[in-house]
Amino acid sequence: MASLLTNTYELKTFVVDEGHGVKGLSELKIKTLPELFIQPVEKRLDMNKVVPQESIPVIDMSNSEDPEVGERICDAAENWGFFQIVNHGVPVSVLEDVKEATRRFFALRADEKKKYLYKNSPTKNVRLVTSFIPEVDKVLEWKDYLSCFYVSDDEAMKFWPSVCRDQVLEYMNKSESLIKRLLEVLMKRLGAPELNATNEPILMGSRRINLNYYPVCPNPELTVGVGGHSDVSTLTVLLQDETGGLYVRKLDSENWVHVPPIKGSLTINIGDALQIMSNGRYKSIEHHVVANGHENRISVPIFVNPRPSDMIGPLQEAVRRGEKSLYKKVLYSDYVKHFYRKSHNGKDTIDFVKV
Ligand SMILES: COc1cc(/C=C/C(=O)SCCNC(=O)CCNC(=O)[C@H](O)C(C)(C)COP(=O)(O)OP(=O)(O)OC[C@H]2O[C@@H](n3cnc4c(N)ncnc43)[C@H](O)[C@@H]2OP(=O)(O)O)ccc1O
Ligand SMILES: O=C(O)CCC(=O)C(=O)O
Ligand SMILES: [Fe+2]
Repeated sequence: MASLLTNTYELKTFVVDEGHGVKGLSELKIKTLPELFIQPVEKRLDMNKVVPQESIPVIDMSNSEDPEVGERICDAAENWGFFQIVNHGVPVSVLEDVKEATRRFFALRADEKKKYLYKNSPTKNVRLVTSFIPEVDKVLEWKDYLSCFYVSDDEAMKFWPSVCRDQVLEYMNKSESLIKRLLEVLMKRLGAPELNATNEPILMGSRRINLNYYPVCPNPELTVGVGGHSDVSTLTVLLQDETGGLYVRKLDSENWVHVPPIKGSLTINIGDALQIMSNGRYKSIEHHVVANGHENRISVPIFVNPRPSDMIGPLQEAVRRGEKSLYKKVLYSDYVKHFYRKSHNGKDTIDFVKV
């Protein structure tokens, strides 16, 4: 074990290439964080910049047709880019089942999980990863994740891990009407057609679901669970467990706000694709997950995206009345590839398409 912890090559092989992940490292009960995970100070969350008295909006969706609820959603998307929803219609049992399924997947032995590493997986739509992009990240993040790009039920039945597949699909299916409702409301404020055969595929034509696992970390203050980043999705539906640790940057400020776990809630955030389509009206906000010294944490984001083959740019309705386009048009798959070519670095992905 001594050489594993001091030899970066051996450590990377164990964590990244053999399916142990940071979870395997955490289970060795190491007392000190290896250098490979020590983030430069500027990449860690500065706890002095956290404002404990503030919180992102919490919106009750029990009466989702109420125009007032629609206003609150759009206001939150403009002013925070992040909000929590309760009474959203996705059954609590579905949320509990997918959390349990996530724990089941990560509880598999390394030689089982290893089958889902990119180099071994029979499909590139399913991949088990540590950190964000270990080939690119100079310092690794303290997180393992299984990423599944949804193509069809048949493909999922064939290739997604059987210990979690059914629960993950159920969570995706049961979230669909919620996603449509949120997009309808957001389109309405832009003056765009609510949802039709033309805009629905561009807004929600593809979905990726990640199962995130953040194991207990020996020196959590020296590293990150996920570094500051914004999502490249249209919007993200995030399920987190009861541990906490997600922080959101306040709009146009250096300060951060914690997203406290609320039982049965889901967190919604606007992604870069919708910031671009709304010409900057809806905000894709930087967020960050800290590592935890006492508890393992899981979260399950559904990234709701355009199709890879879609050209995205500011919607006509968003630039009517002579407003200048802030973003160039881009093929969505080029935008995502740009995101996956570099480590997390705040909100810099969108610079790729700024006019
Ligand atoms: C914060 O931590 C995160 C966040 C995330 C994700 C956040 C999001 O917002 S995800 C929304 C992403 N949208 C999509 O995934 C759209 C669907 N994707 C695709 O259609 C394709 O993957 C593609 C982007 C069009 C690329 O397809 P293709 O050209 O056929 O080749 P690939 O082999 O699939 O990938 C090319 C390139 O990207 C890298 N990559 C792709 N997917 C992932 C992934 N899930 N994780 C890491 N890296 C990925 C891949 O390595 C390739 O790199 P090359 O340099 O070899 O070209 C996710 C994870 C977090 O920690
Ligand atoms: O774990 C979380 O709470 C957020 C994860 C996240 O931001 C992501 O996977 O993009
Ligand atoms: Fe994110």
